[in-house]
Amino acid sequence: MNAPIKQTEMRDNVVLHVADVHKTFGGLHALADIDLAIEEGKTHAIIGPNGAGKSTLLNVIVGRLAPTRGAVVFDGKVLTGMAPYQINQVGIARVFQTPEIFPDLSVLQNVMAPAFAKRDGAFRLNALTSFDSEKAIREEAEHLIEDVNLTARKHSHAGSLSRGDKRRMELAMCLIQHPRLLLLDEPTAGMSRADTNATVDLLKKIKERGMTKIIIEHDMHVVFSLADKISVLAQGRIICEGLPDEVRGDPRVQEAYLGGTHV
Ligand SMILES: Nc1ncnc2c1ncn2[C@@H]1O[C@H](COP(=O)(O)OP(=O)(O)OP(=O)(O)O)[C@@H](O)[C@H]1O
Repeated sequence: MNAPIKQTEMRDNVVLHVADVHKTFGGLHALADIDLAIEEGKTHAIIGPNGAGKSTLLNVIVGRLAPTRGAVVFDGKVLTGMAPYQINQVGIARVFQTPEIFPDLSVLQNVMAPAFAKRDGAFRLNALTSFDSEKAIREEAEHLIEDVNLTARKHSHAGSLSRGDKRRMELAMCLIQHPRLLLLDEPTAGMSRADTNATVDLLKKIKERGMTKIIIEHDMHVVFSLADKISVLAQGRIICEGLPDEVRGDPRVQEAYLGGTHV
């Protein structure tokens, strides 16, 4: 059942609408009354305490979960009901909390694979035989691997990387797709402070290139370094939304965190 999109959200610069989305698991309301408008070229952070519904929201956007009610609309297309790979093909890429990689392939092959998938419509293993001849894709993959600081591990099996390195590799796998919207679920989880800072710098660079991003993050240093706008979720509802300074000073946000992480 798709809800009508509110007129107030129908602005030209809005690339993604989440319209009146609800998600229940049995009797649990994981998401309720969610309305979000993500503007082109901006970084929109979604924050909130553990169990607030952040990952559920991201999973609804990328088609891994069907909303109980409501719709997600990207660039005028209704995504609700589409398979995750179809949503990926319309220009949405995502980095999840648990990296999705090919552990037996090298870092370089992992970063090249999504470019083949985009070109050929689906990832086929026989595409691997053409890895060496695909100079342009290889060169771009090598640049991205440098950007995410993994050049020294380029020929290592991806399965042997640390969790933080896998996440940076997965970021490169997303960037090679040139997505219009990049979804990042805790992109710096499991990273050292130095790697976190390097990832923040990289994400700032991507922002300068105009890529729209939704970021879920617990590290407030990362959130306030990157976000243009912040929505705060608590118990499945958006309790506050605005510019970083507005959200930082909102007593409802402090209350939601119950003295845990201060924003
Ligand atoms: N597949 C599922 N089945 C049943 N309940 C679920 C399922 N997925 C999530 N939930 C519940 O929905 C609520 C929201 O979970 P979600 O993982 O979206 O929160 P979150 O804000 O991402 O939390 P965290 O910051 O800890 O990752 C929680 O109460 C969680 O237990």
